[in-house]
Amino acid sequence: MRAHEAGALHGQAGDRGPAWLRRPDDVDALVPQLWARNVSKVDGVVTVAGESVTDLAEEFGTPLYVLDEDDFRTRARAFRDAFEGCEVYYAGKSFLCVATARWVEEEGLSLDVCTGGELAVALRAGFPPERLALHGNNKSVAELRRALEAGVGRIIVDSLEEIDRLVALTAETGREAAVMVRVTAGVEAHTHEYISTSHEDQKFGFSIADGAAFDAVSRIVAAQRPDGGGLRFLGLHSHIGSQIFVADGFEVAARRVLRLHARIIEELGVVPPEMDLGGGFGIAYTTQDDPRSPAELADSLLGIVHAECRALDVAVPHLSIEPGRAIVGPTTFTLYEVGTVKSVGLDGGASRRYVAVDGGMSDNVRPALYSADYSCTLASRRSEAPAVLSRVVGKHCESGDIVVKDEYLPGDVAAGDLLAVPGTGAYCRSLASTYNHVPRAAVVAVRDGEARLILRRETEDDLFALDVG
Ligand SMILES: Cc1ncc(COP(=O)(O)O)c(C=O)c1O
Ligand SMILES: N[C@@H](CCCC[NH3+])C(=O)O
Repeated sequence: MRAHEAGALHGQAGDRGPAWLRRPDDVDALVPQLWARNVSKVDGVVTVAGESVTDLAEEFGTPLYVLDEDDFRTRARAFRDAFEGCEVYYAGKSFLCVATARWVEEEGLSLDVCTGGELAVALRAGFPPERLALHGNNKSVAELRRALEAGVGRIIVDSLEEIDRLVALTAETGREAAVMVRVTAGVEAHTHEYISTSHEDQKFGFSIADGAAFDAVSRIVAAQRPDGGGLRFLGLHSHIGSQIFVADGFEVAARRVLRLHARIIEELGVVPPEMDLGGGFGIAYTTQDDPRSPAELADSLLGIVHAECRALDVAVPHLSIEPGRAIVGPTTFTLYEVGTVKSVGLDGGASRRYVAVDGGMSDNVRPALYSADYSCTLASRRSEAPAVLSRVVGKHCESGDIVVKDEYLPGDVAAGDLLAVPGTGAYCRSLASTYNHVPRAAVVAVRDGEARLILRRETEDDLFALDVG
């Protein structure tokens, strides 16, 4: 992620805006790498899999998350095929509902859930429990009990308390718990601090450097019962962060995790059969982002692991990965209706054009939370008007309620126009709030010319249902 400071304002002579913006004379075109595969413009109108956004807005209202189902399935399959022989867990935190859980199942992937709520959605979708992994840095006894009773395939242990809870629960229920141990490799991932998860000073996992990871594994191995039951140690788990483009963080982490893996074999006399390298693969939000394909990622990750296993003289464990954003992120765009357009005078005679839409930080908090950059396009008509550098903002009572910080839009954009923001499939609906009592937006999946509601829009009655005062 890049935190850009855009100095380019409407009215400043010769200013072409930040480097990631399209040329102002090219403003009508879609930049293919930012959009789902079945999205195009027909006479200026954005269409997805044969459905126009004008029809979608009329039928489902705005703001609306529009998901290209075929693109989701294709990306899921691409990971499955590229990582053949490994397990691919879709990270449900990026976006999970019954429909997406079913697509993941049908495409042959497994599923990572990180709370009792996500587990409940997966079970409701009929997802095979043995293909579920339960994450979380503070799993409650109730969440662990439910996972054991449902027959969840693996639990990724994140604290000593959790080990004790599992020892007690397995004894009480007579069920076995297959566990991995989440470790922190001490890697500074090249991403925003808040979505970096493997440096030393943060809440996830057990540190390799200070010995906590080895101690946690020792405790689990000591708790294994020769007759089965109790805890069964599957291996180590490492996840270094999210929206990462460069391989060096994965490389350093894989080396450190594999060294610990080798130490476990040598000192504890057990061969962990598996290893999970987590997710975190970056996607394109602007033209400056240059993501790797699943095949390139597989090449580099598997190459690192195989080389390191050779060097350590250990067998390659059965590997798994957990991509979320890279599967669902690019499949979705958010459709908004413009409500107001305002030109604000700035020092030096320049002005900034604010285009306000009918959603904002309640449907995409990522710009406010991580200074995340997005792009957008006029979606409902063609325009020949000269482009104007614009800031797209939401309707919330916060000045940080920015949807797209800088984008060229036709100068005649006005109330009633539709705007589409691509790349909103991951961590937008899943992080959505009802701030200012704005009901959460609907998600519609489009496939072969048919639009299907997969999450309905929240209503005022839904909001009132909680207010028991
Ligand atoms: C343990 C774990 N696995 C997988 C993911 C998915 O990450 P991403 O959506 O960036 O692929 C996350 C989120 O960062 C995570 O914490
Ligand atoms: N919510 C973050 C990703 C968090 C990943 C989960 N550990 C984002 O939007 O980028």
